[in-house]
Amino acid sequence: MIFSETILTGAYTVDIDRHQDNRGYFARIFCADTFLAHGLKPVVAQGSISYNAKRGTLRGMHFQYPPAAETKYVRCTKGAVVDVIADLRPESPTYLRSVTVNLSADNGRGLYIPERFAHGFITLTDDTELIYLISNYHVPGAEGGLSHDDPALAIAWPTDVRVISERDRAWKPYSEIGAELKARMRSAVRAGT
Ligand SMILES: Cc1cn([C@H]2C[C@H](O)[C@@H](COP(=O)(O)OP(=O)(O)O[C@H]3O[C@@H](C)C(=O)[C@@H](O)[C@H]3O)O2)c(=O)[nH]c1=O
Repeated sequence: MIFSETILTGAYTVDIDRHQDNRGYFARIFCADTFLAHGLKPVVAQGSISYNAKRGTLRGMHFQYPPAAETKYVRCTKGAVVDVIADLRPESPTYLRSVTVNLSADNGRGLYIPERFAHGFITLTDDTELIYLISNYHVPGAEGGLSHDDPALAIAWPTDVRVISERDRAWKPYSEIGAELKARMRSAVRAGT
């Protein structure tokens, strides 16, 4: 695996090292020891799959408040997406900054997303599938979100949104929830988690 830290500390792209032969290839996508050596949390509590029928499907920008915060390790196994993460760690010098990464079945790239980041993606192809490894159990009441077009995040999406859930249309703006979000995200630092 080839780990490259993004401009957001602790968030990494993880490329695969293909062992190629006439059958195809074999490549490792997760190794607890190697994750630990790079300072990544080597914990998997859940694995999930996200299937998206149509190009232009947008999911996001989602996060979980501490103590239910999750790391997510995401990879596109069919089709292609532009994946976006935004730093919601109030103590971070890159607070509210975002990074976009192209993930596709062809490039095999993974993205490791630390706790207290918002995450979302838009599909570039029909029939797109993503696999997640997630470090914590799902706590529905701990979910939060920001709109993909929230001015506070100023994300430049590469293509028009054609499919989006009602929930993702209705997130309150950062200008309204920012103070509470910051306080709840800070609690993780106070608790030392
Ligand atoms: C996220 C999640 C959802 N669900 C259920 C709740 C709901 O009935 C159904 C669909 O959930 P959602 O609408 O939240 O699915 P979705 O909008 O795809 O949510 C996902 O979006 C991306 C961007 C992420 O980063 C993920 O962590 C997750 O938040 O699946 C679980 O059972 N476990 C989970 O971990």
